Amino acid sequence: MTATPWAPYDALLLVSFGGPEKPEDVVPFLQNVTAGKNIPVERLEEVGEHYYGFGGKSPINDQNRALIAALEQDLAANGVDLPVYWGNRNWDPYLTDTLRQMAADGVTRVACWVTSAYSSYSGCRQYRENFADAVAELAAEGVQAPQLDRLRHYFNHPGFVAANLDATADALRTLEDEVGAEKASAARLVFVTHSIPDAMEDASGASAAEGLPGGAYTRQHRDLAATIVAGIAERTGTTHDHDLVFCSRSGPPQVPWLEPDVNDHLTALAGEGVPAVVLIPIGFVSDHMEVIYDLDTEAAATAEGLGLPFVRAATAGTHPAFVQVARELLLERAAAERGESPVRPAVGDLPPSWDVCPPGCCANLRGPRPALCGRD
Ligand SMILES: CC1=C(CCC(=O)O)c2cc3nc(cc4[nH]c(cc5[nH]c(cc1n2)c(C)c5CCC(=O)O)c(CCC(=O)O)c4C)C(CCC(=O)O)=C3C
Ligand SMILES: [Fe+2]
Repeated sequence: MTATPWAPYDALLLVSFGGPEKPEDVVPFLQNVTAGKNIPVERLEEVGEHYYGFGGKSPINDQNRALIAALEQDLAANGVDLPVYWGNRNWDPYLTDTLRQMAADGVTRVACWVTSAYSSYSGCRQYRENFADAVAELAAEGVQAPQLDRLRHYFNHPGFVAANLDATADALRTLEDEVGAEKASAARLVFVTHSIPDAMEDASGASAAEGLPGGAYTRQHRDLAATIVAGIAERTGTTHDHDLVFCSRSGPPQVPWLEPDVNDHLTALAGEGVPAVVLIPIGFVSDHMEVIYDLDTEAAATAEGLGLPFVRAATAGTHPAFVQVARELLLERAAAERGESPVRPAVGDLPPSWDVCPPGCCANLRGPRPALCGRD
C-alpha cells in the first residue's frame, strides 16, 4: 500500500487564542489570559469594557467556527481525508480537552495550524508551551496524547499574502469610491499589528545557539507589508508610501512596547497632510476584538476626529487563498516528515520559516518552561 499524501498525519488541529462567548465569561477569560502577567488592573477593566460593549462576546470563536467549516470543505474538495479539530489557549474548547478527545478517537499524529502568522512568544512559543502543558496533563490522567507538529509560520506563504493583497486592493477601491481617484492614489497604506514589549520583539526568532539575532516579529511584518505594496503597484501602477504601526498595547506604562501607536500615527499623518489612509491589519488573521474595537471603533474615531478619510482592509478570515494555506502546509510538512524534499513556497525577501523551532527561539522572558515543537 502506498502512503497517502497526508501520511503520517491523521488529523489537522486549528490552534487559537479563544475568547468569551457571553458576559459571564469575560472576567474568567481575562484571568486566563493574564495569569502570571504584569497587566495593570485598570487596563484589564478597560479591556473588559471592550468585550461588554459587544455583548460580552468576542468575534474570535465564530470566526474560527467559520474557518473550520471552510477548512473541512477545502480538504474534502481536494481529496484530503482528514478530520479537523479545534483547541484554544484561553477558552473552551481548551486544547487539553481537544487532545483528550483526539486520543479517544484514535488520532496519533496531528498537524497543528496556529491562528498567528508570525514569530513571537505570544504567537509561537506560548502555544508550544501550551502543547507541553496539555500533553503533560493528559499523561497524568494516563492518556497518551497524539504527537503534535506545529506547521511553520505563514506570514510569507503565497496564500496568506494573496488574501491580504486582495483585501488591500478592495479597500483602496472602496476609498476611491469615497474620496475619488486622486486622493486614493495618494493614500498612505498603514499596516497594523499587535504591539508587544520591546523585549519580546528582541527575543522573537532569536536563537543564541544558532546565531539568529531576533527581531523576527517586525522583520516578518515589514516583509509582508513590502510585498503587498509591490503587489498593489503591479495592479494599479501606484507605489504607495507605507508604514508599520501597532495597536492594543498593554502592560505597565514604564515597560517599552513597539511604537508608534496607530492613533498617534494617524494624528501625525493628518498633520503631514496625507489625504487618506488604508489601514491593513496584517497582524490578525480574522476580525478579533482588537480589530473590531481598537481599529474599527477607536482608530476609526481618531481618523473621524481628524477629518482623515479611512478604510480598514478585511482580515484573511475565510478567504479561499488563506484557507488553502493549512492544506498546503500540512501536505508540505507531511512530505518532509516522510523524508521527501517538498517545495516550500514563500513570497518576499525572507525565506520560508522553519518546521521545528531553533533552541531558545521566541524565549519566555519569565524563564524557560517545557515547550514542544522545538529543538530545546
Ligand atoms: C502578539 C499578540 C497576538 C497575535 C498573536 C496571537 O494570536 O497570539 C495576540 C492575540 C490576541 N490577544 C487577544 C486578547 C488579549 N491579549 C492580551 C494581552 C496581550 N497580548 C499580547 C500579544 C498578542 N496578542 C501581549 C504581549 C499581551 C500582554 C500579556 C502577555 O504578555 O501575554 C489581553 C489582556 C488584556 C490586555 O492587556 O490587552 C487580551 C484580552 C486575542 C483575543 C481577541 C478576541 O477576543 O477577539 C488575540 C487573538
Ligand atoms: Fe493579545
